[in-house]
Amino acid sequence: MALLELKNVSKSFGSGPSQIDVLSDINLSVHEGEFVAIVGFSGSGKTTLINLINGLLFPDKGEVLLHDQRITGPGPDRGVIFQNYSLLPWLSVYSNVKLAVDEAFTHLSEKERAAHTDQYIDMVNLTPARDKKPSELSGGMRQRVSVARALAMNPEILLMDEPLSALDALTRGSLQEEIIKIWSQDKKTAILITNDVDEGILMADRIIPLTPGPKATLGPEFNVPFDRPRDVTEINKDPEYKKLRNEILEYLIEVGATRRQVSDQKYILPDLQPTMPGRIIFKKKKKKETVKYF
Ligand SMILES: Nc1ncnc2c1ncn2[C@@H]1O[C@H](COP(=O)(O)OP(=O)(O)OP(=O)(O)O)[C@@H](O)[C@H]1O
Repeated sequence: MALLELKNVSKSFGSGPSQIDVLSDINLSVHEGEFVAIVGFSGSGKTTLINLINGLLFPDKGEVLLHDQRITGPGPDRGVIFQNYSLLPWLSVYSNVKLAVDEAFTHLSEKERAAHTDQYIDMVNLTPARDKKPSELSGGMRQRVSVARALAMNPEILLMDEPLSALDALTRGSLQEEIIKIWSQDKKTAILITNDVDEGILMADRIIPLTPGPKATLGPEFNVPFDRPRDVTEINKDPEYKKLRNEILEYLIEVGATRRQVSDQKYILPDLQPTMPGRIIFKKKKKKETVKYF
C-alpha cells in the first residue's frame, strides 16, 4: 500500500468568471522511503499541490490519502520546508527548532526535548549559531534551520516546496548534499518541489513533471537510475544523465509549447540551460544571470 496517495485530485480558486482551475485530475502514489521530485513551471500550481498534501488546502474533487485515510489538516506526520524559511524572527535558532519539538513531543521531558533540539541543530552544522536570531544568519543558514526544524519533528513525510531556489549556487549545492545525507540516514519519504531538473536528478528516485496550468496535471514519470550516494561530478559525466535530462527537458519544452498555442498565458520554463560537457549550468532565479555551478 502506498504511504501517500492522490486520487483524481482537482483544485480551483474563486468562482464564476474569475475561477482559476489550478490542478486537474492529479494522480500520485508515493511509497515509504521514496524520494519523489515534482518539476514544474512557474505558477503552475506546485505550492497548491504541496498545500493539498500538507492539509492546508482540500481538493474540490478527488482525495488525498495518508495511510489510506483522508487528510483532514496539517499534522506532525508531515514536515514542510518552504522557500522563504518561515522562521520566527524574534526567536533564536534553538528556540525556532525547540518550538516545533515541544509541539511534536509533548510526552518527552523538558530535558529530553532540549537534547533532541540540540541534536538536530548539530545535524545541520549550526551549533555555533545556536543562539543567533534569523536576521544574523545567511540565507543558507536560515534554510538549514528550516531543515532542522522539519526533521526534528520526525515526520513521516518531508515536503519541500522549492526549498533551495532562493539560494546562491554554491549554498544550494551544499544544502542539496546535506539534505540528501540526512535523508539517507533517516530514510524519510520525501517530496521535493523544484523548478530545477538537475536538482531533481541529483536528489530523487523519480521525477514527475507538473504540466503548465490552468488545469495542471502530472505528466509521465521518469525514473532516476543512479545509485546512492550520488557523486554530482560522476553523474554529470554519465551519458545516462544527459539522456535522462534531455528527455525530461524535451517533455517540458514540448508541453510548454503546446500550452502556449492554446492559451495567452505566459509560462516560465524551469531554470535551465542546455548541458555543456562536464558541467551543470542553471540560471539564478532572481538576477537572471547565468551561473556556472561547477
Ligand atoms: N489562495 C488562492 N486564491 C486564489 N488563487 C490562488 C490561491 N493560491 C494560488 N492561487 C493561484 O493558483 C495558481 C497556482 O499558484 P501556486 O502558488 O500553486 O503556483 P506555483 O507553481 O507554486 O507558483 P511559483 O512557481 O510562482 O511558486 C496561480 O495562478 C495563483 O495565483
